[in-house]
Amino acid sequence: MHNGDVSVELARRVVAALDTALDVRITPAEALIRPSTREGADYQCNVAMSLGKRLGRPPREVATEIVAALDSADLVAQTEIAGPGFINLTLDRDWLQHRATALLDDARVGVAAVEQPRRFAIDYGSPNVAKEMHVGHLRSSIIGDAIARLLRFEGHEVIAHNHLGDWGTPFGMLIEHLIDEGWTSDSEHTISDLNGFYQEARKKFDADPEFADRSRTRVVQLQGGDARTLELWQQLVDESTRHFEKVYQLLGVQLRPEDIYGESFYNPYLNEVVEELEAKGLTELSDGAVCMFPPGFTNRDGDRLPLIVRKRDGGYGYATTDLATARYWAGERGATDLLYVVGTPQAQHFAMVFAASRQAGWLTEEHNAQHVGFGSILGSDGKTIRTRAGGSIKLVELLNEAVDRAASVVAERSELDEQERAAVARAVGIGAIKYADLSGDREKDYTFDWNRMLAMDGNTAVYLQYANTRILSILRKAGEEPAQGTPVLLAEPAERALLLKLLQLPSAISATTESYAPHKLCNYLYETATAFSSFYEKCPVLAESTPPELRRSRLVLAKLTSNVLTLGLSLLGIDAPTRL
Ligand SMILES: NC(=[NH2+])NCCC[C@H](N)C(=O)O
Repeated sequence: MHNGDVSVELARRVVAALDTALDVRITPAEALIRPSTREGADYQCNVAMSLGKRLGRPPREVATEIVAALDSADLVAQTEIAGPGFINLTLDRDWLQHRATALLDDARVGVAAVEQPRRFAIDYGSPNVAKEMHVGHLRSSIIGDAIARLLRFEGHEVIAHNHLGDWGTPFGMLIEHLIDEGWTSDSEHTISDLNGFYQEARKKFDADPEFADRSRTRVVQLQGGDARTLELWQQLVDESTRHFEKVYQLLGVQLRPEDIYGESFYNPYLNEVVEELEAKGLTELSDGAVCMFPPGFTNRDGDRLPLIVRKRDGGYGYATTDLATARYWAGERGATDLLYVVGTPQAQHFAMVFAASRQAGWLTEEHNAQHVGFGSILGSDGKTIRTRAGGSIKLVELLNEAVDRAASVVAERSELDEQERAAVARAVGIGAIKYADLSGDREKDYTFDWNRMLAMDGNTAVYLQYANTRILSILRKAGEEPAQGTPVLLAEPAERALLLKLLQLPSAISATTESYAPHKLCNYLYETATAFSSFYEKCPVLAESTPPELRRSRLVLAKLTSNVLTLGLSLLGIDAPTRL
């Protein structure tokens, strides 16, 4: 099977031509192969411009030599040099037709697995115990889950770790409040409102010095490993975890309880972390705190910024724990790639943690550490989305509302029975929330808008889901599934345009994972669905007047489109129902 898509193949040929004709070595990416915007051409190669500059020669001349040396008669039918030195490439129709036929039996729809799999450790989800998840955690779960699915599909090893906020000073007051509420380590209780519970504890802590004292003692007991304290703490963790599980399940996010590596998990490592940094001479005392000053981080006045590794009171904070995560995942678990899917406000924190971990030698040149940041979700007032009461919106309520709204959208159009409709409403409602989150540049804020995310046309999940069910219904009406080996015939430009789009799935996926940017796959899927819609308008499939071999060929294109849409949506974590 061909590895990658047409542009990859073309790039390979250009690389070879440059090597033989001009004695120049470039990477396939540097060949700058792009889909063409020119009528008649399928792709263009833009390498001659940059190369001309590099070699001090007219780009058109370079282009002419590349074309002369190009060994591509099997897949390129026509080349043309245009403008300052663009090389326009028209693919061979037979070659395209054979590719389409071959694609039909390929469950991966042309996407080859990577040759050198890496080991990714991805931190995502990461809510806090005894608090409701907020929309930041929603975004982290959705984006992290899509990235994990995509990387796994590419053949990488992916370890998800959920950095649960389950440790630190607030647990003193939370446990004391638990005791006041009559909890014992073996009683069965539930907290119906996590935020309420947290706020009550906080209120008492601020108002009642005796309670505050007890809380502080309790923190010391927790950190000292007192058995009864740990049992109560565990109850809080379990209670919250059950709540988070519910959200993950509703969302269809693949985080499991065994993926939890909360802050407490790193507690046993924190001493070693600090000792090692001290032994390596990387720390300084500043105001009684042990700090690192990774190079390149200063405030506006030019003062160096500290990364506090041990507080003045001897305690450890958020930064120490994250240093421990880098050391643990790279060192003990052999991860080559460390991704942290966390909101952009924490960008500096992660940049400093990575720099410090490189100084410590925990991260080396072999390691790729990335903060995969994201913006916030805004309400119609342009502010971070909140409920009317001012607290964060309850996620479970939001998700249930999405399903309810989807149910009414679906009810308008559907011939499904009640039970099917419920499943479809879930796929459409949850899909809408996820797709709205994934389809924009993740670093930007976006406005939460029910009408837009549930619109039947436009770049939405339901548009793609509906396009797919429409194709499946054409296939059902045809009464035949396209058989393996069915010849594909490209008669109309719309057929060719659709097939070219379908063949671009591999590069859409690699562009997406290269920059951890799910919106690139979303855009690709949307373009694919619109290419199908133009095709379907211009190329009748089931009409009497369509000759049988053309009908069969068009059914193959339809089936391939459905395969691309279904696979693409599943890689985003979105279900594609077979009927709507
Ligand atoms: N390794 C990390 N720091 N992961 C992100 C943790 C997010 C943190 N629990 C929060 O709610 O903001």
